[in-house]
Amino acid sequence: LLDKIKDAKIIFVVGGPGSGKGTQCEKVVAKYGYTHLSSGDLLRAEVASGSERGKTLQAIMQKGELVPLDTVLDMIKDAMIAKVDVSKGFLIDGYPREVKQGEEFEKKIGAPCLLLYIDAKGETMVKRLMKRGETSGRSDDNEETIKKRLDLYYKATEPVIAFYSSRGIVRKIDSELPVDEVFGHVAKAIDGLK
Ligand SMILES: Nc1nc2c(ncn2[C@@H]2O[C@H](COP(=O)(O)OP(=O)(O)OP(=O)(O)O)[C@@H](O)[C@H]2O)c(=O)[nH]1
Ligand SMILES: Nc1ccn([C@@H]2O[C@H](COP(=O)(O)OP(=O)(O)O)[C@@H](O)[C@H]2O)c(=O)n1
Ligand SMILES: [Mg+2]
Repeated sequence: LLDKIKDAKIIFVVGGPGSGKGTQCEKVVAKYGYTHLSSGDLLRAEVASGSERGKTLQAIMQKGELVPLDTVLDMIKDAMIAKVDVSKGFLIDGYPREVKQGEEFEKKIGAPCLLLYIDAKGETMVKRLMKRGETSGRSDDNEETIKKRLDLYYKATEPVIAFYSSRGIVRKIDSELPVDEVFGHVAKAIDGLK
């Protein structure tokens, strides 16, 4: 099974909270048929299941901190295995959050061929998340947790971009533009893959 995953394209989608990763991934699914795996969504599904593990996760996410690395990675791996027969590509959204997450992913699953770096200003991300918070029902879409998620993003996740830049697979996407223009740039990056 892991051999099969190695034949599929793996794309990391990285960007700050509320930068628009999920929005762009949906459009990639519609155009290219890739499988979208949002690490945050997988974690929220576990929380919604009401399991003991979910309760522990909920407390961490509510604080805007990172859950244990193995938890997220196992969830992503299981989800990839479940889809490997029908997938030409995987969008791994919101992962890696720290360099160590990327290193472990590569050890256990495989190497990404592209990292889409969805870039928006801090101010923009906060504004979008406050707006989303009015309807999302996400308990981490509140001012206090948003600030913590943003701080952690700058501290832990931006180094991920530097790490993969040295490999030449990072495409920086300006996410201040209207959604469809942002997608134009995303599509160009994907079309550039052989
Ligand atoms: N104006 C504008 N709004 C956007 C754009 N992309 C996303 N949004 C809005 O910003 C909010 C956050 O977008 P998401 O796609 O959920 O962001 P995300 O990066 O997945 O965020 P997390 O799930 O918190 O990691 C949503 O309410 C979107 O409607 C964009 O390009 N332009
Ligand atoms: N790889 C990941 C992804 C999410 N998470 C946790 O899940 C929360 C929500 O993730 P998300 O990707 O949906 O949202 P943002 O924080 O990017 O807005 C994060 O704040 C973390 O607590 C994690 O610990 N590790
Ligand atoms: Mg998202």
